[in-house]
Amino acid sequence: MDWQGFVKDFKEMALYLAYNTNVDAIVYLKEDMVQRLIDEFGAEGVKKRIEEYPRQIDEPLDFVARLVHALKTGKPNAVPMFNQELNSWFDSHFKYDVERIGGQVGIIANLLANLNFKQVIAYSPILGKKQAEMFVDRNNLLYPTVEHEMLALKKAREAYRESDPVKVNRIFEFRKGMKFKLGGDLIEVPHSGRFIVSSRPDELRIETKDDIRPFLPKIGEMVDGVILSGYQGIKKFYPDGKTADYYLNRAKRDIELLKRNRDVKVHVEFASIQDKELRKKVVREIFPLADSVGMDEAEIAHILNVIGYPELSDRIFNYNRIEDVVLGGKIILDETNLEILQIHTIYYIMYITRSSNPLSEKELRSSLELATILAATRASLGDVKSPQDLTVGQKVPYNEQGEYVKLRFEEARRRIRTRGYKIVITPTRLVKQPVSTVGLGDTISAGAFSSYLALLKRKGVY
Ligand SMILES: Nc1ncnc2c1ncn2[C@@H]1O[C@H](COP(=O)(O)OP(=O)(O)O)[C@@H](O)[C@H]1O
Ligand SMILES: O=P(O)(O)OC[C@H]1O[C@](O)(CO)[C@@H](O)[C@@H]1O
Ligand SMILES: [Mg+2]
Repeated sequence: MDWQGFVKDFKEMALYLAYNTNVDAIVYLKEDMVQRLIDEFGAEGVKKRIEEYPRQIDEPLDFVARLVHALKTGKPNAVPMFNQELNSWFDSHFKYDVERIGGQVGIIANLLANLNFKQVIAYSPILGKKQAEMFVDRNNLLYPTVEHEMLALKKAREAYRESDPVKVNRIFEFRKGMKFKLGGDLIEVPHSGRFIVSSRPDELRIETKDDIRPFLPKIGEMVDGVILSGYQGIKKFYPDGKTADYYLNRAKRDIELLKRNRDVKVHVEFASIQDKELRKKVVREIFPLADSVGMDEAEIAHILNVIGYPELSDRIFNYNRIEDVVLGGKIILDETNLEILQIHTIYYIMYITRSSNPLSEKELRSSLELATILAATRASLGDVKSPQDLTVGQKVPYNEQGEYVKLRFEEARRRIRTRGYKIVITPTRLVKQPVSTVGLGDTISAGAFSSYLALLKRKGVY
């Protein structure tokens, strides 16, 4: 795999990222910690709350129920917490093992800057000091500000505002094979992954502030691509009477502004949105303005559930069959008129695009290859600090289901209608003892989208 070729291309590329960055306070869960939580709240109470399936964490039992549910299924998930009074409960129950930069913007900014991109412009409407100082110390990592009515790109680490709050998410990393008892049932965690308690502080607004907005057309011209995420942080209501629609309309306008002077390609990184109405709106209103979207296996099921395909959604969630993911992917691509859709799952990564896509299947596979090497590097080392680190990821073998996955994929291609589409997969390079798993999907998507753009540029079609 010629990842060196991509790294060379990246040196000439600039990307703009918005909107979310936060601190990830990570807890590496141990069996006894889970057991203690269940014993504290009682197995029956936990089971009952799992059935009720709270979509936000308003009290500790909501957390325990959703965590145990995530452990049972082994699926990645994130649940919002609006009530800041719960912070003290969490802090008295857990010691955080590490604090790292989080949020799609935070994770992707550091990754791309360390891969020596020409320029990475990272925007987040709030940027406290502690937050800014989690950005890597690189001159190619910039934050947009306005000085003398002109756009001024400042080194991201130095662009903080003292008074801005710092948003802390709690991340619970769990590992395959962990066992615990829920009443009479012995549960074994089927896959490694993470459960996120996403804090939603009162001050949080997902938007481009009015000072920067007029410069979005210029930024769109300056960069080779845009990665947007964070829509999951939009709330239904705000104290000043504004609603989700207000911020969604602004978000739509942001994309139009970025594309105004030049049709710059926009990737949206999807994340778990518990509120079904908001989820549907993001899919129906934001996706059609994007060129590319990335998501994980739980998220494709969540999306299909709200756009009218609940049975297919359940099948993907429960059986994770590759042909169902292909079917679901085709539906999302067509209904939201995307150029390309990328789905990352524990065993494989997939691109679905139209047969008219200028890239060949081989080229598309090489883009996914780069993505899985990046993820394997991050999983092995904790961070990708330089392009040379990729030699580590390249040595990680494909997962043991890799050959089976390829076979099932070829079978699916024969069985379902794929004429009119180009669909490619690559097995993941799964690291057995990952440093952490949070952010591996963001890493995959950033690598896939950037290398996709690099290939289009090489061909002279972008
Ligand atoms: N141990 C591992 N080694 C390499 N890649 C992994 C490992 N665990 C997970 N991955 C990859 O990371 C992806 C996680 O994506 P996602 O759920 O979107 O995470 P996040 O949103 O936290 O970035 C999985 O789909 C898989 O492809
Ligand atoms: O929804 P939020 O609060 O912006 O958080 C996004 C979460 O997703 C991640 O970016 C991983 O994809 C975490 O680092 C972060 O905690
Ligand atoms: Mg993700």
